[in-house]
Amino acid sequence: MTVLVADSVSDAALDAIREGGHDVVEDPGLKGDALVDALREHDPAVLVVRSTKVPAEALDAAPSLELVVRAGAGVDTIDVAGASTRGVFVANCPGKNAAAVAELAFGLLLALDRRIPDNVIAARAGRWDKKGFASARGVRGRTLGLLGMGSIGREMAERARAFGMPVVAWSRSLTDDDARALGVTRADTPLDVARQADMVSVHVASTPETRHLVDADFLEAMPEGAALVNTARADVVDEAAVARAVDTRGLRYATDVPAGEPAAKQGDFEHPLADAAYITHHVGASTDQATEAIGQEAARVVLAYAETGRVPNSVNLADQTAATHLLTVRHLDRVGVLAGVLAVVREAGWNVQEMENLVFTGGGAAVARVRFDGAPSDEALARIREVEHVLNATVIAV
Ligand SMILES: NC(=O)c1ccc[n+]([C@@H]2O[C@H](COP(=O)([O-])OP(=O)(O)OC[C@H]3O[C@@H](n4cnc5c(N)ncnc54)[C@H](O)[C@@H]3O)[C@@H](O)[C@H]2O)c1
Ligand SMILES: O=C(O)[C@H](O)COP(=O)(O)O
Repeated sequence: MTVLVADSVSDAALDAIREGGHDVVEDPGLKGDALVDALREHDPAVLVVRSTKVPAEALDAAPSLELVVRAGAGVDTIDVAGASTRGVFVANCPGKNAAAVAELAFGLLLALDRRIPDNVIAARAGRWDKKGFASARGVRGRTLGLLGMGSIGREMAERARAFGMPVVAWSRSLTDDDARALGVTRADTPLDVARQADMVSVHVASTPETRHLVDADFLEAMPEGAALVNTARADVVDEAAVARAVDTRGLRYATDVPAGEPAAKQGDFEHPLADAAYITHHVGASTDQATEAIGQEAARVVLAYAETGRVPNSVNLADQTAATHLLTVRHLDRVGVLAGVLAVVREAGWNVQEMENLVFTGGGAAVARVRFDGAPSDEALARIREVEHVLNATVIAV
């Protein structure tokens, strides 16, 4: 299998994939047209990326492409819907960089409270200002608000405990039991978080539903002088509203994912909040520990797919198909039996949603399970039972 790796992943990951007998083409600088050209040239079965964008055009460039692995968490950079329509799997490495991101997010919260970057900048500029930097609110006893209690949100809650910060959290699927187990107070809405928290950290995925989750109303509901940290994605926060809240309500803001983040790893950077906010360079996941963990998981996904055809961490396989019925066919393990069964399935108008065939050890028999949607009929079932080498067939509703 050819595996094109278009971003920096750990050497150990590349070695593991090579040791699995696969050809690895590594070119960490591939972006835009260069990525499309490389996909066309190498026609890989697997593409491994970090934040590099994978649009429909890239998916179309490699006819043999079967799997895109996001060596990270967020898949908003990949045309997942486009991959689905092309029958291409997309998988990520959930949770493997969560501790690293939480470490940065907490660093930014503390930096906002104590103005650490400004302290440093002043000292570097030859200015001593103990008087100017001598006031800070402190974080112990202050309420931390969390939006999103996935892997990173949970890591944040753990760290908040160590800093003596009560946590109020909103997450779309957070239950009271989950909240109790995590030692956080569950909020019904994001606005409830805004109202109760002194500092808020954002950890939801970027989706159409989470766009501008932090908007003018949210910022208005936060107390004066509150702090906000965004290590999720730029579009989750309305940056124009943030700029106004910085001016009018003393909001303190830090982001690792500024709007207009350059695709290139180095180059010029301009941002309207560059002076008023603390902006880091999308490095939340960039610790050695996270890089190792992500690399290991990305390699595991590639190798598992190559060896089993199954995709760990797939983000575009239907959790639940439209199947309404399960057809179970016990049959002798002979050539052509399944073709005979499927011919009847097709004529009956049953749409196959899931299918597997398991062979019994030593017995020469097998069992096929076909989940389908369509109206089952006794007549079709009777015809399946008559297919040569079929031992038995049943249909149940699922
Ligand atoms: N700055 C960085 O370097 C960095 C690193 C890793 C992840 N991230 C970002 O952080 C995000 C969270 O990472 P994670 O590891 O916690 O992921 P996760 O999948 O464990 O958690 C995602 C969270 O987003 C919420 N969510 C997803 N879709 C939603 C929707 N439609 N409406 C409301 N909530 C929704 C989930 O409920 C969950 O709380 C990633 O999606 C990524 O964008 C950034
Ligand atoms: O979603 C993620 O995992 C992060 O945004 C990390 O991005 P990176 O792989 O470019 O560091």
